[in-house]
Amino acid sequence: PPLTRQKKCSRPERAHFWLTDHRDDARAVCIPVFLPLTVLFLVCVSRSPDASVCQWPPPLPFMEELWDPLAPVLLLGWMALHALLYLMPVGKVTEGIVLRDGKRLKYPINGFHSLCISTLLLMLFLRLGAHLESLFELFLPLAASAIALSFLLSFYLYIRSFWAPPHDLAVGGNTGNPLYDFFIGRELNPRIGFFDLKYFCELRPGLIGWAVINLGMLMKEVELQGSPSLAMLLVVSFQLLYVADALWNEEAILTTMDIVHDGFGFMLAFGDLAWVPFTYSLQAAYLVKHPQTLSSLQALAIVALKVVGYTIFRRSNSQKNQFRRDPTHPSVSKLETIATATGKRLLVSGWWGLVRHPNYLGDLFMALAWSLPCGFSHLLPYFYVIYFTILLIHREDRDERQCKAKYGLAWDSYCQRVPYRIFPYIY
Ligand SMILES: NC(=O)C1=CN([C@@H]2O[C@H](COP(=O)(O)OP(=O)(O)OC[C@H]3O[C@@H](n4cnc5c(N)ncnc54)[C@H](OP(=O)(O)O)[C@@H]3O)[C@@H](O)[C@H]2O)C=CC1
Ligand SMILES: CC(C)=CCC[C@@H](C)[C@H]1CC=C2C3=C(CC[C@@]21C)[C@@]1(C)CC[C@H](O)C(C)(C)[C@@H]1CC3
Repeated sequence: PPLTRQKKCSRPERAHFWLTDHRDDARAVCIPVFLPLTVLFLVCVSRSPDASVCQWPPPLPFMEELWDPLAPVLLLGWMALHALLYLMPVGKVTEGIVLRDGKRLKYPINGFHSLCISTLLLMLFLRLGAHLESLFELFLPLAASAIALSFLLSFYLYIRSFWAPPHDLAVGGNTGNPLYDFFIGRELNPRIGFFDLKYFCELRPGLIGWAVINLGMLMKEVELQGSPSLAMLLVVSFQLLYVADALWNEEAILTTMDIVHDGFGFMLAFGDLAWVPFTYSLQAAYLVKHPQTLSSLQALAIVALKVVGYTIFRRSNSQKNQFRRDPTHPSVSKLETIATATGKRLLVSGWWGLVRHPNYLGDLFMALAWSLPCGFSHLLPYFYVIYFTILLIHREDRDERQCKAKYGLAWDSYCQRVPYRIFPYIY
């Protein structure tokens, strides 16, 4: 049923593990302060000579290091470019899932085109004499501007949500507690006309921005060392593959939890615009000041891990997407399934018969392959693997609860048939 603004959510609906009881207020204030400070702290650690996350006093930035007038200009220019690319009439337009009012929203599928066009534009700017290596110096002011932008966007989203139609209010972010709702997000699909703010932010400016920052770090390394190191080439190409893959399979995000279930609030706005580009690029930033040498054998082992991870990630995601789109397709029609009371079936063989989240397993292998080229002297390059393991374990738990509520006994049978969640024989 459509939610009203007054509706209070029961505990299971408050699906975020850090915000589940009456201490919500304190936490909803602390997290938006703590996460941006974490980004700035990690960026500073990545460029300090002793890249230890435990050094005392911590290498916190001076105010003047956080501000460079070029940073907000570049950032707003980047956002405007991607907004224009989003609106360009290239690629197909597809429909999302059926909403509570029975309608389906339309989404442009031109993210991969946007990646290609921004690459061409970047090459043009480089030819004209632009210095991408300056991104290394601008890393901190850019991160500060992106954080500021995510706060501004979240305030806008929170205020406009009071004019949203009741059927477009997200289940989790409408508790009546302003701090909590600001953090989780009240409106499910905030749009300005055809322009879908959440869908736009989820993939384009942050994800492509991450790839560009990586390239800037590679060019800075070339400036300092004369040529790119094997470690840097591995990190940058692995992560570029991840970004290109996400944009190539853009349509698949229309069925992810973020788009289908979560409101658009501070958590996603900050996650997409600041967290992803500035913490996911830490390995490349670290390598600029902490060069590593890799033997061919080590490089081969890391490439093998990435290939295995990518294969599991891509194949399992594609298998489920194909099955959900058309269960009669020859690539999935022979797989064993179980029926549920909703009419939908669950896969119990193929990738989804190995563990209940094979896509998370593959993603974690890839995450490790991005960190290993940075060696073992510091914890910082492993920040992503650690954070990501926590994120995916929490996400898996949240998804399990939703599936249990959706499929009931059929979900219990699936869990009996496939007892492990992410890691076979471990978890
Ligand atoms: N790099 C990053 O920062 C992040 C990456 N990711 C990646 O995003 C990708 C998408 O993840 P996410 O959105 O969390 O969830 P999933 O793609 O794993 O989707 C979960 C949904 O799949 C369906 N499902 C579950 N089991 C089965 C089954 N046996 N048969 C058929 N359908 C099933 C259910 O939905 P239903 O039945 O309703 O179809 C369930 O709710 C993952 O690869 C993940 O690793 C995610 C978060 C962050
Ligand atoms: C700490 C904090 C602020 C967390 C917020 C979480 C977000 C950073 C992530 C939630 C889900 C995400 C997804 C991707 C990026 C990170 C966020 C936004 C994703 C776009 C990465 C590329 C993948 O191929 C993907 C498209 C499957 C994925 C979707 C989920």
